[in-house]
Amino acid sequence: MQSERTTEQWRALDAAHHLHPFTDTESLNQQGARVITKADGVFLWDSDGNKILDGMAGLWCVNIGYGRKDLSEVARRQMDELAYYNTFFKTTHPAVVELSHLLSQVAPEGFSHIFYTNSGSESVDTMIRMVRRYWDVKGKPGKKTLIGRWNGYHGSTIGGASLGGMSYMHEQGDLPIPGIVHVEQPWWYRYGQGMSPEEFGVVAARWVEEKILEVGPDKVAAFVGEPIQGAGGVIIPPSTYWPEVERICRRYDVLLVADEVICGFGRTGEWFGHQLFGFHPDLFTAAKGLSSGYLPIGAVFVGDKVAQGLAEGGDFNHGFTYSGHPVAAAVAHANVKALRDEGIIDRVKHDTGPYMQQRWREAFGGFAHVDDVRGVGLIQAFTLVKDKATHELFPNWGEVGTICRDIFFRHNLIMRACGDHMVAAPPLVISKAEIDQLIDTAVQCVTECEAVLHQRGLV
Ligand SMILES: Cc1ncc(COP(=O)(O)O)c(CNc2cccc(C(=O)O)c2)c1O
Repeated sequence: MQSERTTEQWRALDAAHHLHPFTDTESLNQQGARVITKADGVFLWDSDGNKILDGMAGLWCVNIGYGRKDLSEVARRQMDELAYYNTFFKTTHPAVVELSHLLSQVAPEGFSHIFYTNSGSESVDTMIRMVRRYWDVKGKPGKKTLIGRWNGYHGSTIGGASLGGMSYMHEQGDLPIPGIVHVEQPWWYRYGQGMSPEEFGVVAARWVEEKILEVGPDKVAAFVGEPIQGAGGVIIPPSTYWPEVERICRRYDVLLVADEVICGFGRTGEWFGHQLFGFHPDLFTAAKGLSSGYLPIGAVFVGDKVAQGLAEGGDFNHGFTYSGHPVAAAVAHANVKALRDEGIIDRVKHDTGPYMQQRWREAFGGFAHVDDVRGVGLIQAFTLVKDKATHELFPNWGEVGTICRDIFFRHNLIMRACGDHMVAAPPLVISKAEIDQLIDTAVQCVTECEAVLHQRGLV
């Protein structure tokens, strides 16, 4: 497939014909896109032959690592056998049946029904329609409003972008749609001053109760949140937050939804992030690690209570041409089976995750402008701050993060700047030696970044 072209030729054609997501096209085309040509394990190679450590597992998704020929072989066989058939009109196929059975086994108790989509965003939109339909069937059609969090991220469809709390997305497309409201995020470093994290966790959870009472419990369908906010910058709530949110949702008969698109399939060391925090959602959404990004597929895990409710309503008029696509389902099955049978998630929980977290804290705890060094499993971050003593952030949020990210880029290490939060989420198969390489390179970059901040008078 890959015709031989020079980097410049790739860039010119890309600039001429390809519109990139979340991109300022003019700005990108002035510098040209980095052309990634191949990948293996935790490494990428670009068209100039640079070897790059992918500290972000693509976009938080390549949990099993790159270059798994067993997955490509599964795709080839399935494509030769049945490249496509739909799951509408009373039909199914072996690949989606086997995947559904496997997922019901790795999911927590009470989740035996899965609905398929093509992405995390489609899973979120599916969930929105499901929770509203559930309350219709239960005779409470007024319960339509969903509550999300500011700085939460739930995708780019109209529903997902509305439920997310990214104002710069709401401004484009007249969002949020009606029936979606937000509460502040449980970001202790920014909002919990004067309180212990545990005290703040309860305070932040009570913001959900205040919103439910403001809207009216008889109008609220669900509260939706990522166990750990990913694209918002790895905001890890205090341990008291989620149990209190669950108590509040049960009190007011509000469905509780976990968006596990990033946290799911081992990222935190548990199969799913809600298990880490000990809460029990009524539904949860998934994508990314479901197939490790090898093919697009998403899912909604529907808890027994909601599944029963939807069933009582007869036809659920929703679905996609590619819902349960046979090749995507077969690859997802092989991926999930390998995550389980190769002990990859267990290793994150008991070995490489604790190792990463110890090294991460040791490495970044001593910098003058790095604070809130945090993480669990193989999702971690720190925040670039103006003054650690007062928790003062930099005035132009994101400016310093971009400086730092670009330094990483030049050192062939991919990490993510979410504002001034610097984030890493490598493939779950990363070795301890590769963790050392990631951290040692990152330390070099942060050292360089602090020097640049001084040179530019930002500190
Ligand atoms: C929690 C969550 N929910 C839904 C989505 C949407 O999934 P799709 O993209 O497959 O529609 C996401 C996606 N998360 C995501 C997607 C793209 C970029 C970044 C970033 O951090 O730069 C994060 C996500 O992180």
